[in-house]
Amino acid sequence: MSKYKLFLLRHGEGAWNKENRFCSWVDQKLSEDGVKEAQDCGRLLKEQGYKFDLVFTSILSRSIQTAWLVLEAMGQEWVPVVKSWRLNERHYGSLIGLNRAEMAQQHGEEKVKLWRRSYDITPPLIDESHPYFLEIYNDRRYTTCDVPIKDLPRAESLKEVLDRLLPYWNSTVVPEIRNGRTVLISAHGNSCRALLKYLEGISDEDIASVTLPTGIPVLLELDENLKPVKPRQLLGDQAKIQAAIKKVEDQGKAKPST
Ligand SMILES: O=C(O)[C@@H](CO)OP(=O)(O)O
Repeated sequence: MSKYKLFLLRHGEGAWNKENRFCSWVDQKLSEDGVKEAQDCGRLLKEQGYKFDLVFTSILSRSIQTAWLVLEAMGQEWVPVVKSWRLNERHYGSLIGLNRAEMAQQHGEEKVKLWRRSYDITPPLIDESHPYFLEIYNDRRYTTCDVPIKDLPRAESLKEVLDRLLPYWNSTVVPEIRNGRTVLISAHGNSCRALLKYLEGISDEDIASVTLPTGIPVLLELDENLKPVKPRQLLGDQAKIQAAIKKVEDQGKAKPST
């Protein structure tokens, strides 16, 4: 029997989603379309009568901005928002800033698919020579983490995302859900995929074909052991959702499909 409802949300489109560049830990704001997606998401959740008690976000602006816009559209601005680096997007290492289609031309689509969607392949590490290294590691927000900056990741597989996310899930999110709070996690494509893999028990192979579109709320109904009692529901117009998923998948093609 369904006891708890949990909502996962990949932030609205960011500027680099549009430019097809790996964004990861670079702090991009939402694009105009991304703002609209977040507002539409909030309106949909309001129409369907959902009420949140607590929102968790990463410490990247696009997930926080999405949470604010959703709460504003729902008229629930007062709901507390709690932030942690442990919900950040997967660290894409030296791929950060690169264009996915160009990478597919240089390295092949299969390689890009492995980098993007495999469970345990870690992309090449970022180092000091990378154009975004200082922007990331000199950012004051990373002095607030529960690990020293020198121990923060330099690249992560999806497995490594789950490894840093699970302790936070267990220590901080789970007790709130068990206390009966309806929680929204406003995070990123890959931090949400990692959590879905864990909650739904998706295999290492099958997680490669799970893609989340931007700005679409995912509803999970959980039993008393926080196990899903039915398949995840992506809320909204299903044809539009399928088109949005395909758009994300196609980002890894060498040439845009016509
Ligand atoms: O750019 C990124 O960090 C992520 C999505 O936000 O990219 P991908 O979809 O390729 O995992």
